[in-house]
Amino acid sequence: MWSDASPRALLTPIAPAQGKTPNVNSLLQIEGLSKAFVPAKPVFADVSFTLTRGEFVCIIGHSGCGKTTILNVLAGLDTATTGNVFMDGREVTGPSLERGVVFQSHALMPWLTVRQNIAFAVTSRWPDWGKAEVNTHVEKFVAMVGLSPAIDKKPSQLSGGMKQRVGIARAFCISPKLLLLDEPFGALDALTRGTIQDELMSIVRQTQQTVFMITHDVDEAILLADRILLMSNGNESAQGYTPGGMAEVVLNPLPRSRVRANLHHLDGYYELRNHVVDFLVSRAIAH
Ligand SMILES: Nc1ncnc2c1ncn2[C@@H]1O[C@H](COP(=O)(O)OP(=O)(O)OP(=O)(O)O)[C@@H](O)[C@H]1O
Repeated sequence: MWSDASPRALLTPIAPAQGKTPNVNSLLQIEGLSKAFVPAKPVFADVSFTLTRGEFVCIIGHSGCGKTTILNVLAGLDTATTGNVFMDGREVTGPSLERGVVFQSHALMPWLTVRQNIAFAVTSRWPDWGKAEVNTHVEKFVAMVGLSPAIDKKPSQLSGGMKQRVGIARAFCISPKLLLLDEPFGALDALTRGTIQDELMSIVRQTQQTVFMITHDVDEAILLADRILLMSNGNESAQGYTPGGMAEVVLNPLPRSRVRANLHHLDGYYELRNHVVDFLVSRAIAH
């Protein structure tokens, strides 16, 4: 049906991916990733997937399966125990302004205004730009997320939704090749969440941005993602420990022009939703 990969054999021993040839057709290539905070008990193992330029990919899985750990490795903020990440054919070995990250907590500098928070990112990316050029760029991205009236306010004067919008503008304004979103709307009420989802979708369509996003919300994934990665949790059983991993990759068959309001009227929506929910309810534990 939608899967482009059958469930992986999660007990397969993980070989280091050294010497593998990067695939030049994909923006990001992840090969044989595992992470063990406790030796011999990797949280996940044998995680491999690719991100194509302009693709929006969501990853879903129960708490603790390792989604944030994977995102941190892609961002270059953490290292994998085994495996490799290539971006544009070059191995990711540390953080870079080529990858913008939006965290669940907005991570803004509280002593700076919205304008100054975003200008900080712009001047890090383009240190040669003059003040006026930086300011024009900042104002463009603040307008894009609908925050122009609050541009000279500090984070303490903003609502949670407004702070997340600043985080999104800050990540987009450096024109990253890849945007990494760690449950950016998790703490927002349903109405604000819906509005910002719409804004994000419209910016992504305008900029053709490649996005990797963690979410716990099945409808959010169906609305935003071209593909949904389903992750299983590691499992301790009588037979021993089985690490979690990439259990299934689901292609979203709904038209890309979908909008939140009519999602449930689209052919295939309930089938897709039931498939993902069924995974989370009954198949999300590695075995
Ligand atoms: N620095 C660390 N040291 C030790 N264990 C860690 C560390 N970071 C994460 N873990 C463990 O690794 C596992 C995966 O954590 P991670 O945050 O990646 O999961 P997650 O799928 O993003 O969870 P959630 O959905 O709750 O955010 C968890 O069991 C967590 O306790």
